[in-house]
Amino acid sequence: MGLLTLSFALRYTSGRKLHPSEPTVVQPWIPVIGHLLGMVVYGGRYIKRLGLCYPQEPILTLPVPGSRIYVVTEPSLAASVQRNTKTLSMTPLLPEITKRVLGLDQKTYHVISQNLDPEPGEPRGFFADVHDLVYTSFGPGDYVNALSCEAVQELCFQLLETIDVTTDATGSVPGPVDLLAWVRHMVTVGTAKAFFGPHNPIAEEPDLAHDFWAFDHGLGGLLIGIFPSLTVPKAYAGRERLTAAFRKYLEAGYLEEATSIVKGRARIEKEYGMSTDMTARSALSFLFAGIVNATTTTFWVALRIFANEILLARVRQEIRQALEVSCQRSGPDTLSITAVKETCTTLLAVYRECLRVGSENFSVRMIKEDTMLADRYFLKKGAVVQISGGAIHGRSTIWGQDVDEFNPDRFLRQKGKGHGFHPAAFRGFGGGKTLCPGREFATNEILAFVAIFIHGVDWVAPDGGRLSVPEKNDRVMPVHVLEPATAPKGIVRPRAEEVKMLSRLKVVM
Ligand code: HEM
Repeated sequence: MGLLTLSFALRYTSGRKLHPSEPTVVQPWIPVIGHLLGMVVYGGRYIKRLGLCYPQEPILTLPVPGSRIYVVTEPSLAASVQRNTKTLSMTPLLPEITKRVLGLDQKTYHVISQNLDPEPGEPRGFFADVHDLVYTSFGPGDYVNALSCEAVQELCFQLLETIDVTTDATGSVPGPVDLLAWVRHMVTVGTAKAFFGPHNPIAEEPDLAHDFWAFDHGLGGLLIGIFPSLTVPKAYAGRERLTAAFRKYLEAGYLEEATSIVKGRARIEKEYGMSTDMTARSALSFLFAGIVNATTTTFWVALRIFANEILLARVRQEIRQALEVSCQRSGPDTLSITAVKETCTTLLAVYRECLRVGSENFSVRMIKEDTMLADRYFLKKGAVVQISGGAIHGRSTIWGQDVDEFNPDRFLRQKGKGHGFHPAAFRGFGGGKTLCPGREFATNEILAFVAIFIHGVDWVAPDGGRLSVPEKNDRVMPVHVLEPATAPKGIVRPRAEEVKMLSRLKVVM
């Protein structure tokens, strides 16, 4: 009886608004800890479903022990969060997150915690300097164009090498392979080389690729940070082995072979007095940003196309056209990334739809001062507000009644009208000050590489028929594009004539 009374009392107190304009409070079934428990058990799916249960509410208040989480589920309010950079900022959360995930020492934690959101004229801090470097370097222009061409050329090379290693004397690949692992290998090895040069740690020690993915899959546990060496041993050990390999790379002077953005980050770390070990840990975070989303997105785009005969025919026709245009503009055996982006409209629509369906990321901001969002919703200082990509991507009022279907044509229909959706409705790359700086590069890399490998190989089901598309695994924290719940197996069949052509291919902008 006492427990019941306590439970009612807790529900009542945690369900009360802190201010008359605080967004609608959603009480959990289990008082106080219910929402946290929901997130631990159901991952990103929990917040997404909660958001979709309240279609009339653009923002919700979730009481959690000692604080609130505000969840934005509507694009125009998401845009307000993004505009409100003075009082809503991701940066105050970064020192603790990076310390836990990368294993930074106390001295580095102290250094990176200074001057987090400097106003013009105020002393600048580490994150502000790195942010500026990354966003200016990755803006559209010569650097990104050259880096994109290098990366795609490298991926084409990886594809040819993989085909060479896996095909038998008859030119076919013997058994079914794990298709996600197949893509992962190429994108991991190719991207590591494009960013960190030929002597990058993964090229030197190929087994580190496994450590990289173990690190990725244990990210949530590292972030929780309770005895990570015991609770997520594979991720922890993987991170430490990768760090040791990056230390060796730095000590050997191989940084000289890296792309300028990687060198620039290391230069800033030196200016802030970071040790080689800390610079190695930071390099791992950049490798992570460059690989994980690109890999999983490449996989989904290819799978969606190979799983649908009509899409495959349309996309292959577009790729042939892109190759012709490239040949006219840049000479024989070239593939122009610009031509792919101009000509392969179905491929581009599949890419966007894969991100709509598979990207359920949260853009998170700390509330630095009590804030009246859009002059309407009170947000309490010290709490966090997150824009729920999953809920926004799942709203039928934005995407139509077929919101749960995979339908790339929705992006073709809207062509020429700024896609017809609110600019903040497409959350694939986040938004505002944390909008993914790598999006231009990633789009170039993924579209051109998928074009190359759809041209060069066929993917079929183990029985020789069409592949089917598994469900996504949305019961994890959506730190990147969601992976499939079950790893699909398939047979990779090289297309002999096209592969010959790929071995001569030069990737140009
Ligand atoms: C399809 C591929 C990619 C997708 C879907 C993607 C998506 C995202 C998302 C959702 C965020 C967080 C945005 C937010 O919190 O609002 C992000 C951040 C970031 N991305 Fe990407 N990304 C991709 C590829 C890349 C690549 C190739 C790079 C290159 C290194 C990159 C570098 C970064 C960095 C450095 C950040 C952190 C930005 C910050 O917090 O200031 N991304 N990305």
